[in-house]
Amino acid sequence: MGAHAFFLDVDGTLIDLAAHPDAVVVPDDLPRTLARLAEAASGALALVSGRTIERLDGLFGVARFAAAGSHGAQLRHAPGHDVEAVPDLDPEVAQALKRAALAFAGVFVEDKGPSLAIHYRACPAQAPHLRLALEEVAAAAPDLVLLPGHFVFEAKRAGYDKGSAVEALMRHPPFAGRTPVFIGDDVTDEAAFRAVLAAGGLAIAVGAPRAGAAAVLPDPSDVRRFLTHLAAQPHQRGR
Ligand SMILES: O=P(O)(O)OC[C@H]1O[C@H](O[C@H]2O[C@H](CO)[C@@H](O)[C@H](O)[C@H]2O)[C@H](O)[C@@H](O)[C@@H]1O
Repeated sequence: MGAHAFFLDVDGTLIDLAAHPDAVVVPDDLPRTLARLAEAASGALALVSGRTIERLDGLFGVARFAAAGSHGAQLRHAPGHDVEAVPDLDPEVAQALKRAALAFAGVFVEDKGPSLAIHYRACPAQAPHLRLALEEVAAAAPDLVLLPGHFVFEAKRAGYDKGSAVEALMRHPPFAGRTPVFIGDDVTDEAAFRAVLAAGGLAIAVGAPRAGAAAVLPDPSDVRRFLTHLAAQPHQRGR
């Protein structure tokens, strides 16, 4: 393996899914494995998540890794650097989405500033009705996009996603010039799959095959084992 840049989705890829966003468990040795791999890749490792960078820092250690948060709305090019972010959703649009969502018993809304995650894990049968209600709000807000995920609709502005986040990170050191590898499990990761493929890289799906993915790892524990193995390879540094 030559000089690679690693872009890693979080929920359902690095960590197991849980009943609630606050109930996830980060295995003790995972931050250390990621730090080792980042070191072996001369810092070219980023977490690329729908979560905010603040939440990622809470899970993995403050400012420990480069990161893209809130589906590309936030970017941190290197550990310790400032976070660049697009503006929050228009407050009236956010309010209208929350009103529409909370009309459904069991739905809860995670307000991430530039995006909202509207979770329906507790009431999956409501998904089609919830979707219609959210689409009605989105129809009156031309800048708004609804992304489906694991028992969630993510509402965000158009113009950025995990693909644009990977492209932006790849423009600067230590990522620039390396071969990008993205590992992800969800439909929201497919934009990043396209970005790494366009840059001559490799996409790896988790759980099930996805468009553009060259390989599938069965679940997050296999991803963690794979990353541990990579971190132990001496020749990642490359340049
Ligand atoms: O891009 P990711 O790192 O995969 O983040 C996607 C969303 O993850 C979180 O929600 C999902 O995981 C929860 C915990 O396992 C689960 O309860 C929920 O049903 C999933 O949708 C997070 O809360 C969202 O903000 C992220 O966008």
